[in-house]
Amino acid sequence: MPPQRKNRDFGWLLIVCAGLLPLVLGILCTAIEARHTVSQQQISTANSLLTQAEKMSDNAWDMITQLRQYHYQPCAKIEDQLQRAGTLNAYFRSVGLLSGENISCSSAFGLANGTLTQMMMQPPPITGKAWWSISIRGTYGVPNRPAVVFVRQLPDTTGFWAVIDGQYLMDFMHAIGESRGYQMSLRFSGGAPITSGPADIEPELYLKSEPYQAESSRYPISVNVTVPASELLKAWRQALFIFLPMAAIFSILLMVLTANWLRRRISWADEIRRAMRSRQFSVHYQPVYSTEIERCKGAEALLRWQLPNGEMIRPDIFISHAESEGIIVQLTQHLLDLMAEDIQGWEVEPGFHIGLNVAAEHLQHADFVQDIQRFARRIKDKQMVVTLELTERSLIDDGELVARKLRYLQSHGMKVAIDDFGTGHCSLSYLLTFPLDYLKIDRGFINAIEGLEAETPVLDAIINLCHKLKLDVLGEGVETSLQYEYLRQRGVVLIQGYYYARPMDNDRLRAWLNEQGRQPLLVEESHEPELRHS
Ligand SMILES: Nc1nc2c(ncn2[C@@H]2O[C@H](COP(=O)(O)O[C@H]3[C@@H](O)[C@H](n4cnc5c(=O)[nH]c(N)nc54)O[C@@H]3COP(=O)(O)O)[C@@H](O)[C@H]2O)c(=O)[nH]1
Repeated sequence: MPPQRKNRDFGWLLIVCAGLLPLVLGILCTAIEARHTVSQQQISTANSLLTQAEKMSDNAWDMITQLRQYHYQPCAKIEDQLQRAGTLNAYFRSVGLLSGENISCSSAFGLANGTLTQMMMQPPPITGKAWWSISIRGTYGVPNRPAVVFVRQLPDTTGFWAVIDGQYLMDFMHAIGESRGYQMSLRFSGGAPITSGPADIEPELYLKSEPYQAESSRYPISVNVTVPASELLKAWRQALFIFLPMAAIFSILLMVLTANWLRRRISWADEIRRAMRSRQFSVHYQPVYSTEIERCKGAEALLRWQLPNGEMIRPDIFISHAESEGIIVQLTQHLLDLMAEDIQGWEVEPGFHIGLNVAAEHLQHADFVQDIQRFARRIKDKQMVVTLELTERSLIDDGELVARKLRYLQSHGMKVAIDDFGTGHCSLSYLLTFPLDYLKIDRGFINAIEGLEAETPVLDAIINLCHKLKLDVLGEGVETSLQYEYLRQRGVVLIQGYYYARPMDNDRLRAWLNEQGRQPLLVEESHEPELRHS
């Protein structure tokens, strides 16, 4: 499958993924949000129920405290007051007095003969405490409705009791949760549950209902609230209803942006291919001056792209697109063809250097050595030295293999230079990995020169490093006589920059080489930064 076709298929997949991303994220986020909302409701319902149960317990214990006024009094005398207390106060089913296990007086039955066990229809719990309460399934008088019994026993085995009707709690539960299908249960001291809601909650596969349990810090009350999956689904639907239109807009926007980005990505590679076919590329050459031989020692080839309408595309832009879209190898092969054609018309002395930039991808490409050798064969009669300039824009993965290729080319008379030294992230590791002949100092360091005597520590350190490593050093972007003089005084013999010559097309270069190229550079004494040689 051709690479372009592969790109397109991958592009459709990318557009679909971009469209699905907001939708999938939205569905996930709304599901999380729905679960959070429902669990907040669950907690708040459980807390309300607990507060209500605590309030009723407060009432019951207050009632028991009030009953102390009837202590040791005959039932016949207090019966009426007990009856009033048990009926006029909210929540109560009955209240009364105890004598040992027996009920000595009751607001419901007066002087009854029954026992506490008979009234509760179960034996009282063995707590060892003087104050206790428990939820029960029913009482002797109302056996089918749950209740809560509160008992206060005195050391002399007498005591007081109050029974709260469970119906109040069930009504409260009904009011706060039954309409939403909540299943609620409440227990005092682990006694019989007082429940509300459906008996069983259907287990759902994807939206499992989690029961929530809360305990009172003041009384032995525990509350359990379970939310049905249908509530979760309802909350999720509501969140989706708000979110989905937004997600759809995002989805469309992202798809359009991705498609646009892909179109531009694909079109850069396509445009470069088309431009190569229709010969829109040409090469400009920037001369390099040698302070040793005092004339032009070589030139760097710089690619130029002019559209049919005359507009120029900046090299840093199309080179980086060619690199990122995997077409830099083809473009450099095209550059080599154009250079070979141009050089046929040059009149240069043997040993003239011709430099070209080589991208990391090309260095690692299987055709690299062959491409350079083919170019060298085509310009063989000019006896030039081909200089390969390595940049750090993209990383070289297999440094050892590239180093072997470079050593091989060096053994055939070619030179290797590291370009823009000091600007990338692996300048120093390049020094160790690759067999270098030259080092080109980036113009950023040259720009920092302020005076002949003023120190430029990083630049000085780079120059010293080159001298120590016995590497030839070239100063790039030299624009002023001051920069030129500074570098010359510190032993930088190769100078490239607007101060000596700007990049020029092939025709201008040929004329330039025959005139200025053979002459020494006339350096202005004043070292004025604005003065230019050409
Ligand atoms: N892989 C390839 N990279 C290439 C090729 N052709 C160019 N390039 C790289 O593109 C970047 C921009 O290049 P360009 O716009 O051509 O700029 C070069 C010079 O014009 C500029 N320069 C030279 N002297 C001066 C100066 O005195 N002042 C100043 N402001 N600019 C100056 O520097 C660029 C040369 O840089 P370098 O290559 O680092 O020597 C640039 O990174 C090119 O490398 C190509 O065919 N292949």
